[in-house]
Amino acid sequence: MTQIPGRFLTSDIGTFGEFTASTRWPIILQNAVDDLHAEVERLGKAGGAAGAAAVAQGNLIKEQIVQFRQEVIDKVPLRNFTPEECAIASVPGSFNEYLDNASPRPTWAEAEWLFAEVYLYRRLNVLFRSQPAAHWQTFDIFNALKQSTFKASYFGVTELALRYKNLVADVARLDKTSGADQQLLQILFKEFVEISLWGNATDLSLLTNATLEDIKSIQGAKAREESESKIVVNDTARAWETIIASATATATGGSTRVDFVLDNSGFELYADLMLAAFLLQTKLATKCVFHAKDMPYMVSDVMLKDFDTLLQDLRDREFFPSGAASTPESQALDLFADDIAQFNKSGALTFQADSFWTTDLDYWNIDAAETKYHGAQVHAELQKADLVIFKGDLNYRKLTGDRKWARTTPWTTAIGPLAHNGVTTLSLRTCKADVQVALPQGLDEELCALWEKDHPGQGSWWCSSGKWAVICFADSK
Ligand SMILES: O=P(O)(O)OC[C@H]1O[C@](O)(CO)[C@@H](O)[C@@H]1O
Ligand SMILES: [Mg+2]
Ligand SMILES: [Mn+2]
Repeated sequence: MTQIPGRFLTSDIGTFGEFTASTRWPIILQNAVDDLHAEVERLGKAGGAAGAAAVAQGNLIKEQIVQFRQEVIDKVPLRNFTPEECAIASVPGSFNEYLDNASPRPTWAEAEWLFAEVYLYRRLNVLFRSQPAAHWQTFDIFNALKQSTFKASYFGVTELALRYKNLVADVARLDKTSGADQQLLQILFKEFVEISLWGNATDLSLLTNATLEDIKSIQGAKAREESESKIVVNDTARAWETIIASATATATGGSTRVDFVLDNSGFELYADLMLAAFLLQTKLATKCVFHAKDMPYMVSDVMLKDFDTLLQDLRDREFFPSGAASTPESQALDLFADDIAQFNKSGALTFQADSFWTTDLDYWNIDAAETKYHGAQVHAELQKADLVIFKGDLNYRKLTGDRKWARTTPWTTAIGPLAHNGVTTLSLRTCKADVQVALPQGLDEELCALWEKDHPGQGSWWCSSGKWAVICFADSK
């Protein structure tokens, strides 16, 4: 039995986790203060009695965030949530349980990175939930940033929408039971997986006006090869086998369900919806379930309201300046929004949130054995899916327990119970933290040496740079 290593600590000298805790968290909290200041100013101008109360409470929250930020900088011990905080902000008991069992009590300078980061967002949320004004109860302090970032990805959003409009008619006609069409569907599957993986506008590997012929062509293959070079572990083909096996078995009825454990809102959510739309239009899947967060989390992670906001943004000619309704861009944006809204209305695409996703528990707790904080419920829900796609770096860190595994550790070792408890998983991860597993022998040394050249003393941060990605599959049915 492999010895299970400890988790990365914020005191691990020279790691990206240490840098995140000492440098990035104070910046994130300062940005929150600045955005809250702007919101309080806006409320003040709006006036009215409710506005005055909200303004006063907003200023109080601002003070509290400034104070909290100072605690992080002063590296004080992480305190328990008070009974009042737990009651008023529905704080899961797992946080205090962890803190009561940790010895010595962690400080911001010396804590498990994963716990401290998740705890930070929970502390921030408690400050808003503790104010009586309805405005602060449901306020997403990161909404302004989510929206400005999405607005800035206009080019990528319209590129993809035009491509969807170009392809959807041809793609929907493909026959998933015919050998020739399956080959094309597999190419498209890889394309949409890669767009979802990178979750940003710059890595679109195919041009807008590519036809199915173009995609099959050498040019399409060449474009794909280029974008694949940065994916250092790639199990896409194994995920495809799972999908096509289920889809052809259900050709005469039955269902194929693909779940997404989401990461960031905005363009990444848009790209995830593109992948889901591809699966549903081709009937490779009959149902997609999107799992969102129940509170503002990790700055950009998806909450249920972010889905509604995204559909509004796609149809809002002010937000995305695509001109009159008759322009190709406007028509493409409206078509995609309509298709997604229709899938949602018909129940083919559903959204749900669960408190488990924002607890400190890692995903070794997605198992029947975890009966206190919804691990067992989430496990039972995900078992209904033929494939569960986990998006992004934080999900990867929770899948692997954010532990100091050797970087060649097999994926099925690093994900513990999920390797054999009946959930089939695919992790699409852009590498943004120290934890890294499943690499072939020698590759880590090669990439460390490469990264070291331009980043002296930080060679191992190649896997915190966001420049490389891994796609890891585990079939545990
Ligand atoms: O949005 P993603 O891909 O989950 O990345 C979030 C990552 O950013 C960090 O906050 C810093 O790298 C990590 O703690 C976290 O895993
Ligand atoms: Mg991400
Ligand atoms: Mn995220």
